[in-house]
Amino acid sequence: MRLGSIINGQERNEKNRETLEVKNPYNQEIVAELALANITDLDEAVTNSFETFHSTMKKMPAHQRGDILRKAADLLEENAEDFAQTIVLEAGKPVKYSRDEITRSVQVIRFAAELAKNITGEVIPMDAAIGGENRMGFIKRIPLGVVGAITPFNFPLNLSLHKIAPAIAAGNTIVFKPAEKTPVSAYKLVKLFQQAGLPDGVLNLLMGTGEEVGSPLVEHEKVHKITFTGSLPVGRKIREAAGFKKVTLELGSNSPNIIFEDGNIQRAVTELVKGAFAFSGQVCISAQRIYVQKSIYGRFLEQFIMETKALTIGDPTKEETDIGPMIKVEEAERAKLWIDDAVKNGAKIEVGGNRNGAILSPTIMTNVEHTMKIVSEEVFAPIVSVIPFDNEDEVIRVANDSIYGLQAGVFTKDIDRAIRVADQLEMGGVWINEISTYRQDNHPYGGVKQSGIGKEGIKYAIEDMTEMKFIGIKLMPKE
Ligand SMILES: NC(=O)c1ccc[n+]([C@@H]2O[C@H](COP(=O)([O-])OP(=O)(O)OC[C@H]3O[C@@H](n4cnc5c(N)ncnc54)[C@H](O)[C@@H]3O)[C@@H](O)[C@H]2O)c1
Ligand SMILES: O=C[C@H](O)CS(=O)(=O)O
Repeated sequence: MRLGSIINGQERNEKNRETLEVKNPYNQEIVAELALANITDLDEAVTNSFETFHSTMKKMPAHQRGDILRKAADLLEENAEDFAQTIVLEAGKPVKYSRDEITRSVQVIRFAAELAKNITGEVIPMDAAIGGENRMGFIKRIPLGVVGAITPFNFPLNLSLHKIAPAIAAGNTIVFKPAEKTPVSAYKLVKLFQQAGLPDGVLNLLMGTGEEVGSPLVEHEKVHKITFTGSLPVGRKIREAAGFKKVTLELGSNSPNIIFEDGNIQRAVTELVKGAFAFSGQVCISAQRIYVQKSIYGRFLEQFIMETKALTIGDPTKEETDIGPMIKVEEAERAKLWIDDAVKNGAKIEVGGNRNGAILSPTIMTNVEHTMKIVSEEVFAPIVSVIPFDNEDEVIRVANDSIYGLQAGVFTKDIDRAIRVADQLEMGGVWINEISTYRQDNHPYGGVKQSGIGKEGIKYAIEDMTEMKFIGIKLMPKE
């Protein structure tokens, strides 16, 4: 399969283009060959999106945008299994998790379809100001223009849709630069939107690397907003290069989960096994740090180890597989080095710690220090640290001891304590009696500190993808 960029409805995959192979992370088989975009394609894609915004999208009524989105959701639902298998092959994501991603993606488009028809403004009480009598003022929300969407490999469909669907709902055009590691689902998605009736040029696709295509997209003067999901180092570069453009950054984290002695231990264990190891920990809100109150630490750890040992490791195409490969062998090697480094400094491997090619076995670490990389940096691998704590004040302090702040989980039956702790955690979101890794696609989602800027969650992405326009009227007296 040879895939090219799609600009104004036309695919660019001529034979003389530079190419990049997309390999199955599990068996290294070639999944696709990418015909890469160059700087001329980038400029043409942005210019075409800019023109399409003015010629087409600005005039498209909300009901039509809603209908296209609704059709796209139906098409995705009809083709769910094909998309799931695509993600298994390009990302190595176990098939049950790939299917979950498609189910969520369909919902994301449906949320956007509903919201497309409900983008409302506000009436301002103009007479609240002295001299404001006989004036009327209201706010309309208007689209921005061209949105540059840059996405990561780990949820190649759902996180792309968290940008594309609200952008269409709001009436923008999009230049979409998916992760070069997982571009096949992105290609199929753009084709699906064509089939759903989205006019050419509204969603242009650029196949290429971050350096060659992502970076010039961020700098292009006809792009009005960059919405990026990915790593902190790239997020930093984008923030610096974006100039006056609006920017949404959804970055990494080392999410904490806090289990108080009165929490439901069994539920916490079962959910945290999933939350720490699903997709080999390559989830931005993966449970990386688990703080357990000392009185229940031994019981929690024993149960956690037992359920982790029961995970099935191997071929991501198999229904029973829980843990497949990481995205690249180099990533598994990097994670293993971080484990070795922690062990050298006194940490203990309770279970796991073995690498076989791109597969790293689910690893539980204890005796860790906050200075170790497996605790303080985003590990983005199936590695979790279980850390005892004495009391509420201490655990809030250590949980907040991070450059990140995306989501946290707190387990307790004491509602007063739950709210007290939630209030003090420096996070974009806190779940009570739920793990940090749980995300519902309609709640505001996005980090504080170096986990990011801005929020997604369709409604909130639409807010960030529209501009307020104030219109005032001076009412004239009857002549
Ligand atoms: N907060 C969230 O919602 C969220 C969700 C998923 C993933 N993530 C984060 O994403 C990271 C993993 O994904 P990844 O490895 O694909 O991330 P990455 O930062 O390496 O790449 C993400 C995208 O950025 C592009 N890119 C790379 N360099 C660029 C540059 N200089 N300019 C513009 N674009 C550039 C890449 O080609 C890719 O499309 C983790 O850090 C994870 O926490 C965050
Ligand atoms: O990887 C981070 C993602 O935001 C997780 S999810 O797709 O939103 O659940």
